[in-house]
Amino acid sequence: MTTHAKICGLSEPATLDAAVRGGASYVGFVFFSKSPRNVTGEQAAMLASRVADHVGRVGVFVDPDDAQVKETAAAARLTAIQLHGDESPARVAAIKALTGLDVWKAVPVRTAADIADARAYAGAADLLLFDAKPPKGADLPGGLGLRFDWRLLSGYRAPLRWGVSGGLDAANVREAIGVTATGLVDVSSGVEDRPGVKSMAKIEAFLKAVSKA
Ligand SMILES: O=C(O)c1ccccc1N[C@@H]1O[C@H](COP(=O)(O)O)[C@@H](O)[C@H]1O
Repeated sequence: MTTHAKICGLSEPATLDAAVRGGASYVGFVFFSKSPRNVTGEQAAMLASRVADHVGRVGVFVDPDDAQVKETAAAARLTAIQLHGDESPARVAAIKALTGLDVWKAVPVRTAADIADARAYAGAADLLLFDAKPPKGADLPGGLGLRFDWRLLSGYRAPLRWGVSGGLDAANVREAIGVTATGLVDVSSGVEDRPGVKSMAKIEAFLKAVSKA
């Protein structure tokens, strides 16, 4: 089975190009002002213009309002919206109707119940993205380099497409794929030299590790 990779939090042409060259199926742009990876719609549009059509362009939002998500999606030619806040199934469905795009719902995971509860998004989201639950009081809901217990997803019977994120890097992604049998892995801080600064070498190593898994 092919495992697709998403390289998220891109903000520079050189590292975006490295992700595409290395075979990423998706590139991700973060639209959240508190994030060190935050980009404007204009920056994302410039980056998106470098990407061939077969590579998905995912915009990461945290509880966005209608105007933010609609205007940014159009400006950056997004193909999918990743919702990384407290969006309810109804809000996810409304954003899907508003944009007409694929909508990915990030699900914070600490326990098996977190995974079971995500079934509520069937019929609303197109994909569930399981990520580690951030500690209380964290500034960001994602992009923290934290992983959860992947064994919670072993044998998971999904009601919709799904993927794994949170604390992945070139050294551990093979194990994550082996344990979960996921078809999608998503990384941000694991391919950085420091928060918000992507590394071409780490992106290449990550994508090589995924292709060998
Ligand atoms: O990356 C961010 O700054 C970010 C901000 C707000 C919401 C989500 C964010 N990142 C997403 O978090 C996961 C896991 O990231 P990591 O690999 O553990 O650093 C990933 O989907 C990022 O897109």
